[in-house]
Amino acid sequence: MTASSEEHAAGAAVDLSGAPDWTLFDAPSLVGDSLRFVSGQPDGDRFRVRYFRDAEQHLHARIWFGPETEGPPGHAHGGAVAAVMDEGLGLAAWAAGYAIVVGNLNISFRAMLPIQKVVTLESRVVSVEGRKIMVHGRLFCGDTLFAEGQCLCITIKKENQS
Ligand SMILES: CCCCCCCCCCCCCCCC(=O)SCCNC(=O)CCNC(=O)[C@H](O)C(C)(C)COP(=O)(O)OP(=O)(O)OC[C@H]1O[C@@H](n2cnc3c(N)ncnc32)[C@H](O)[C@@H]1OP(=O)(O)O
Repeated sequence: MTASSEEHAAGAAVDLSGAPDWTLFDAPSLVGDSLRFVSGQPDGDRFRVRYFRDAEQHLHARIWFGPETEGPPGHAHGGAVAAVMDEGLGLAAWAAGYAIVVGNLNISFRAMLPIQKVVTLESRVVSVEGRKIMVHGRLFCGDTLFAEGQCLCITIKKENQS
């Protein structure tokens, strides 16, 4: 099989570089080790993730879905896609200055996502009403939309913050 330029064998280097106007976002310095489930193995066979901000401070990510994210043969498990959306959209609210947990995450799976492929997660904080922060996101590569999500984040009550 001939691999396209966006497909990578497990263990091989993966190009997670961002768009020209993006700057690298240091997620651990903001939220510590809280992102281990998705981002904890930058050289592993599950996810490899790199976060960025664009010029308007919106959070985005390049994500490689490794062989350990497989669900349907050759494609990512829906839960793997959901985990990426949960982390990425929740982190977008943190990056915008809100200490939150995710209260509701609504995902539409639009196309099967081939594993061992680098895709992009784009996010936008679309509204802030009291403790409710709504973040929208889409996971895509080129013209192919794999998933889109609406994530309701709720700021953590002071007494629950540690
Ligand atoms: C721990 C601190 C250290 C953190 C250290 C760093 C962490 C760094 C993370 C980095 C990035 C994150 C990435 C992963 C993000 C996750 O995965 S978080 C884990 C998954 N989420 C959870 O476990 C959340 C579980 N749920 C809860 O804890 C509670 O239900 C909540 C969400 C905190 C809300 O409870 P509450 O504080 O008692 O608030 P409550 O009064 O019920 O609701 C407040 C408002 O939100 C609305 N609301 C609440 N839930 C919902 C819902 N599901 N649907 C619709 N509306 C809702 C209510 O209707 C209410 O609206 P208003 O009446 O004010 O208009």
